Formats: sequence, structure tokens, C-alpha cells
Amino acid sequence: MNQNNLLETLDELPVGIVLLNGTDIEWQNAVIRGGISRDDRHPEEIRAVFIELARTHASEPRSIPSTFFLGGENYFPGVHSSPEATVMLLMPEHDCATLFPELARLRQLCFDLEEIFRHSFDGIFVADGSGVTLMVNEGCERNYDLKAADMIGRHVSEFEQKGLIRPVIAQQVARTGQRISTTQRTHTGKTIMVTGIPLFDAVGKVRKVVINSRDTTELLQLQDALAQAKADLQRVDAEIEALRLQNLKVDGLVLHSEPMQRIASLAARVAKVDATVLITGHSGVGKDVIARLIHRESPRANGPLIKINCGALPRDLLESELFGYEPGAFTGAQKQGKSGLIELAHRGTLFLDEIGDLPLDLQVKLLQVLQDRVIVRLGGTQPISVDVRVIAATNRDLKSMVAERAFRDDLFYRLNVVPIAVPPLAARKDDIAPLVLQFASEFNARYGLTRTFSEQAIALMLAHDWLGNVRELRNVVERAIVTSEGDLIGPEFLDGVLPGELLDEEPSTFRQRVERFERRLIEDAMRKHGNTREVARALGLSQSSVVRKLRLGK
Ligand SMILES: Nc1ncnc2c1ncn2[C@@H]1O[C@H](COP(=O)(O)OP(=O)(O)OP(=O)(O)O)[C@@H](O)[C@H]1O
Repeated sequence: MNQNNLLETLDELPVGIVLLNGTDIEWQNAVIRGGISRDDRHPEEIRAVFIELARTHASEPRSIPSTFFLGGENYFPGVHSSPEATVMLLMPEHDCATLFPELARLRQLCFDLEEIFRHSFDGIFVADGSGVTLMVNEGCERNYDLKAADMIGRHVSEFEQKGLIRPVIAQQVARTGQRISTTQRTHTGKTIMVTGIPLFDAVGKVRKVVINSRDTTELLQLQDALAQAKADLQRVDAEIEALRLQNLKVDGLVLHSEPMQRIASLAARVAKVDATVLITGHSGVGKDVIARLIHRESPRANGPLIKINCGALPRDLLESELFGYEPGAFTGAQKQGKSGLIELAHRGTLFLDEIGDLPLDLQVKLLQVLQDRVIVRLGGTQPISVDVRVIAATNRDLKSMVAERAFRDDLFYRLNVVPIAVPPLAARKDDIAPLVLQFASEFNARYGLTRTFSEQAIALMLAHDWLGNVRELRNVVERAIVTSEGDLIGPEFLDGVLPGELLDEEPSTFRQRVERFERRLIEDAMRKHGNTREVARALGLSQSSVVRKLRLGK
């Protein structure tokens, strides 16, 4: 191919070609000529632009513009310089898109990424490996209250020195090559959470640092507000709890001592859910009262509360009472059959008192009811669904009964979901005086009297051990009120009402009081365990000292 042929071919190429020699345009092909003819500018002006492009390329090749506009069309310029000449190629953007569809996708991607960068709500700050700011987005301007123009090109240390941002982390990220997170304070008093991420080049050097920032001032304020709201809520809860306890007192319940306050508040809380409750405590401590309280505070309050004393009935009668029976189930049965108490407790609460006295075979039947929530009447086959909440109570030590196989462990665990142990009255002396006042007002109202207890009488009652617990106290108050000769009940009126021992005794020495107290403990344990060996084991004493201490009392 000779030179003419070559120029002809180049002339027809769909790419603009300009050959420059210094400030002269030596040759240009048809695409360029067509462009110049369509362009509004004077050809000389266009020539000057070409020359400027060549000059820029010669001095700073990376800063030539990415697009070139000529004759109503956009071109991507490419420049090749040699000492003899400069060749400029202008690739029409339109053709590029058809020739290289991937390019259009990349341009779109680039555009999208730029948009994302610009509009990201989080601040994005890009510095080079030495800490000079390269790019910042709008989020960054907003977070730091600085203009992009005041940041780009500046070294990050300047921001710190001027107190604009403290601390800056770009250099540290570049130095360590590690991701770093911290909290910054800005010149406008904001708290900004930042994370700096290093970007590495092919040889593992940090080429850029990207810092992501978020204004947490509002978040921290919200946290403070939340903590305050929580504290307020707790206070309101405590007030409601106190009001609820006051409300419980209204119907004659005394829950004055700290342990009883705790129990009442636990009872009020478990009342709201259907969990099975096991109430333990000596006879007369108020287990029944707590069971009633739970029922009353529960969503089942409008349903029945059915109480069964498992220790009060012979086995067969207990079974038919609990489960009911079909007509003709056994001799002596009512003709029409009978619903059991469990059935009667439907949609209400079943209170199984003295559960420790339930015979083993009925324990199995009860366990089935608790598991399946259905019963079958004696002599029947039809299962009847029952929706009951179960509360059980006992004054016996069910755990040791389980160990002795007198009580089924599976039933024990089923019942013991929420254990409530009511302490003996002697362990909550703070309740004694309020109980005396409560019972006194009750009995005064019942008998139409106006009797009160003297301080000494109450002091005497405070000193008593109340082995019969609240029930004993209630009986003592009733007797004192109905038998007293005057309206003021003094200690002498309790004579014969309280067990003699306390009244007879002259003020005893400290030693005597301690001995009396020890003896009571041992007597109490004797009642429970029945022999001195068991008592010694339970109280952690030797058997001989148990015997000696018992003799001392005689
Ligand atoms: N906290 C209390 N406030 C007012 N009265 C109470 C309180 N606790 C118990 N009583 C009264 O004491 C008596 C005995 O209480 P309760 O029947 O609840 O005891 P218990 O532990 O169930 O006894 P038992 O084991 O013998 O069944 C009842 O008359 C009850 O009203």
C-alpha cells in the first residue's frame, strides 16, 4: 500500500484523526473536517483547542479532558506524541457505545457509584496514603460542618491542629494498615463515630484511606432520653407496685414486713400468667391467703376458685370429689352422677391444699390432668377438657418426701414451677403489730366492741414465738377481745390466752432467754422429725447436746 492509499484509508475511518506538527495542523481526516464544518466555532478556534490539547498532553498527560466536543458530537480523545509529530485520535462516543457495549455499562456504573458516593447519608472521606484529602461527600460536609472545597487537598493533620476535627485517624490507618474506629468531636460540638479502612496497592502499600463517618450526637441524646424514660418508668412501676400493695391491704390482708411485701409482689406478678404455683410454709402462716390473692389478681378472677384439702378426706372420697363420677359408678353414688371439683374449677383456679397428703395413686392421676388438661370421671370413658390454673400448698417438706419416695418427683417438678415460701410469723415480727390491729378492728366490728390492746400487751405478743403462726395470733386476739373486762386489754388479760410460760416468768436473764429459745427450736424440730437423732442432724448439733438442751427445760 502506497502513502496515498494509506491516507485514503485513514480518511475514511470512522474515527477522527488529526496530525499536528508544532502549532500546525498537517492533516485531518473526513470525520474531523465534517465536525469542523458543522461546529459553530471558527476553524481557527478549533485549531487552537487541538494545539492546547497536544500541549497539555505533553506537559501533564493524565490531565487531558476525558471528552472532546466537536460539531455537535462528543468524542473520547487519545493523544500520541513523538518528537516529529502529535497524532490525535477522537473516538465518537456514539460509535463507542455500539462498538463497545461494555463501555456504556461501565459509564453507567461509574455514574451510579458517583451518585451513591455523593448522596450516601453517612459521610465518606477519602485521603491518600500520606493523609491528604482527595474526596469528600455531602454527608461528610454535613457531619463536620465544613465545605468540600475547604477539605480537599488539605492534610488531615491541619484539621486537628485547627481544632476542626479531633482526633483524625487517616495517618494512623495508613501507618498501621489496620481498620480503626473511634469517636471524634467536631468544632461545632458534634460527636461523630468514624471507621477508617485502608486500601492497598499491588505491593501491599496503603494507597488510600476511606473514612466512614456518622453523626451520633442525636443518637447519644436519644440514648440519654431513653435512659431517663426507663428510670421514670421504673419509678412509676415502683409507685404502682406500692399502690397495688396498699390495695391488697384494703381487704384485711397484712403484708407489712419486708418478706411479705416481696411475696405479695411476686404473687401479684405470677398471677398474670397461668404458671403453677407451689406455696410452702408452716401451718397458719397464710398460704391460703396467698393462693386467694393470686386468684384475685389473675385474669381468672371472675372464674371459680375451688379449694380441695387433700388431707381432709379418705382416699376414695377424695378421688370421687376430685374427678367426679358417672351414674352408678359405685355403691352409694348419686344416681345422676356428679361433676368433680377439678371440672368445677374450669376457667378458674384449682387450689390443692395439703398436697403432701395426696395418696401416691392419685398423684399419678393428678399428674395426668396437669399434663393433658383432661379428666375422665370415675366409671366413665369420655375425656372432659378442663382449663384450670393450679395452685398447690403444703406445710410438709415435699423435697424430702420425694427423696423418701412418698411423693412423686415428676409431680413435684410440675407443681414447683413458681415456689413461694411463706416464712413463719416469728421470722417476720414486723407483721405482728399490724396484724393485731387488723384482727382487733375486725372482731370489734363483728362483736360490736371498741377494745384496744395496751402497749405492754402488744410487746408481750411481739415476744411470743407464735408456733401456730397467724392463725394462732388471730385466735388469741379474738379471745382477748371477747373475754376482756375493760376496753383496754393489758398484759394481764392475756393470762390464759397466751401460753403460760411467757406470762409466768419473771424477767429472765439473758442466759435463760437464750436457753429458752434454743429449747423451743429443738422442740419445734422434735415435732417435725420425731427423734433426737434426726433433730441433731437437721440442726447440725450432736445428739447428746440435743438431749441435754431438752433436759434443761424440764
Ligand atoms: N397476711 C395476713 N393478713 C391477714 N390475715 C392473715 C394473713 N395471713 C394469714 N391470715 C389469717 O390467718 C389465718 C390462717 O391463714 P391461712 O389459712 O391462709 O394459713 P395456711 O398457711 O393456709 O394454714 P394451713 O397450712 O393450716 O392451711 C386465716 O384466718 C387468715 O385469714
